Amino acid sequence: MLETTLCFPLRDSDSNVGRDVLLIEKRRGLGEGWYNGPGGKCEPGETPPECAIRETREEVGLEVTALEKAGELTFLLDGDTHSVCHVFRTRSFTGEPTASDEAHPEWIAIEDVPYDRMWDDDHLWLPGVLEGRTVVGEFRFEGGEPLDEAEFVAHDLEWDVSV
Ligand SMILES: COc1nc(N)nc2c1ncn2[C@H]1C[C@H](O)[C@@H](COP(=O)(O)OP(=O)(O)OP(=O)(O)O)O1
Repeated sequence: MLETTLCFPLRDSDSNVGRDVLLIEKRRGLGEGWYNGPGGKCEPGETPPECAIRETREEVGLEVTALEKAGELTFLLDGDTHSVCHVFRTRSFTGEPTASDEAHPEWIAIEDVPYDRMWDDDHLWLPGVLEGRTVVGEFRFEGGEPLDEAEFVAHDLEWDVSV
């Protein structure tokens, strides 16, 4: 089974009236051209936290020092499990976001997250994750590979559960 990760770095905003999340505009691979958190596929023998830390370093140059698990999302394509995505938040990191071949990073105020330029399922679970909640979700897509060209058709969500 394909395991993947997403990592959402958070900071207090410059104006101190809210919070920002670091999103990337993805430059290649699944979801190219859309906004997302840094993340990617787990390598053989790698745990999800190790993957989230490595992908965040490779994609945007931040060194994450602690993670909080925020969710576990199962994506189904035509009835079969396509991937399970482990979602993390972090406020513990060093460095400044830097663009890479894979990702263009951008601090965005939480109320301005561009859900119209993200995966169709994200508006259902990401707002709660950015508020500090935990979520377990299942999202069904239909139409064949690749997943980012399939149609999002249904979902189930459970909030504030152990992840
Ligand atoms: C279906 O809904 C999804 N929503 C969100 N927000 N993110 C998703 C969704 N489906 C997949 N993803 C994320 C999970 C991973 O972070 C990436 C996987 O992308 P990719 O296959 O390009 O993985 P990489 O390891 O970065 O690719 P390389 O093999 O090029 O290193 O998408």
